[in-house]
Amino acid sequence: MFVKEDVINALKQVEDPELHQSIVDLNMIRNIQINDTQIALDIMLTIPGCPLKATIQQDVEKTLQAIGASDVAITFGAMSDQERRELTSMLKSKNVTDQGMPNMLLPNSGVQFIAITSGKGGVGKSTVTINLAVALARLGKRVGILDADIYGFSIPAMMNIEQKPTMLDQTAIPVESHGVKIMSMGFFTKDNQPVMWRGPMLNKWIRNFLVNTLWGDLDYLLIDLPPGTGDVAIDMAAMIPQAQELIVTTPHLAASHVALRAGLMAQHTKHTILGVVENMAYFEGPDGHKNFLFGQGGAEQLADLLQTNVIAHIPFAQPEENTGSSVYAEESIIGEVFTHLAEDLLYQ
Ligand SMILES: Nc1ncnc2c1ncn2[C@@H]1O[C@H](COP(=O)(O)OP(=O)(O)OP(=O)(O)O)[C@@H](O)[C@H]1O
Repeated sequence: MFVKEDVINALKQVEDPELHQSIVDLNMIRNIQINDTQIALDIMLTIPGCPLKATIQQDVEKTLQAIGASDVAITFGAMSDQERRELTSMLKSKNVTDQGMPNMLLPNSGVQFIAITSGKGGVGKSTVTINLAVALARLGKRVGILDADIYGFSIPAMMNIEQKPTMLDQTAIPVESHGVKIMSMGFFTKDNQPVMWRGPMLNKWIRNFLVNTLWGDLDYLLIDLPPGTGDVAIDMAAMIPQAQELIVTTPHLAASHVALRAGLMAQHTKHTILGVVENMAYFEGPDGHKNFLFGQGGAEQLADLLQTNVIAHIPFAQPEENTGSSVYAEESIIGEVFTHLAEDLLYQ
């Protein structure tokens, strides 16, 4: 036999799949009725028609059956606007200080910020961002990606994400893919419309992404910067002085020459440079012969000039076939390079 308290204690183990907090703590459980081994209860979803309702139902049924329930009858409803507002403000209070500053920016927050930058576009900055994030998540870290490439956002498409973030009272729950939480301007534009903003607006949005996103507890936030040394990179440097930077280049001297400017800017803003990642380093043929399609030496030269090291050489390779995603499988050559890079960053 069990009593109401046993039911509540058991349900404390069930998490909301998006908010990753107990459905009891989120005040979603109401009106528990017990009749011998039969339990009836109401669950108030945070938003009406929550797509993850079936997951919650399954988890609740399984959990209550484990304490001996023979029958579990769930009635779903949705929180009122007022309840949702209260919940959001409770969740946000963990996110933002009384002065409106994102908690994660406080020096003791435990979040490590890594900005991924490049001089030229198209050298693989976003590829590095998503694959490093996924590699860190595979190693058990809690990872987020902030796609700060406001004009040239590409992370949702590169990770094959079609879902939009759930909005709770104008606060976004980041979309999760491959165990990584993601926020991007791409979630908020319609039909691939271009974003045409000037500097101050950009600053506002990046701040918004930090303050009005329920990131939860993170170990790493990877920031995919736009190429070059424009407004976003300057704002980011001012907003997140503790960020470290990874500089992505191809071996081509023209690319590394431009990447030097991004590296010098990192030095100028006193960001620590973690190292240079050389992407598209070579193409390995079926016979094992390495073809250096973009030449050799640009990354080393760049690292020397910035007094840092080349910390990864990533060859050319196709991501998983026909998935449209740019995430490389863990056991692929590139997947392994990223696992090593993630381990190096973890144990540096
Ligand atoms: N090592 C690689 N092997 C094969 N293709 C790659 C590799 N790295 C990147 N690519 C491909 O090159 C293209 C450009 O990569 P990506 O979008 O990561 O570059 P970027 O520097 O972020 O570009 P942008 O500055 O325009 O956002 C993508 O189509 C990506 O899939």
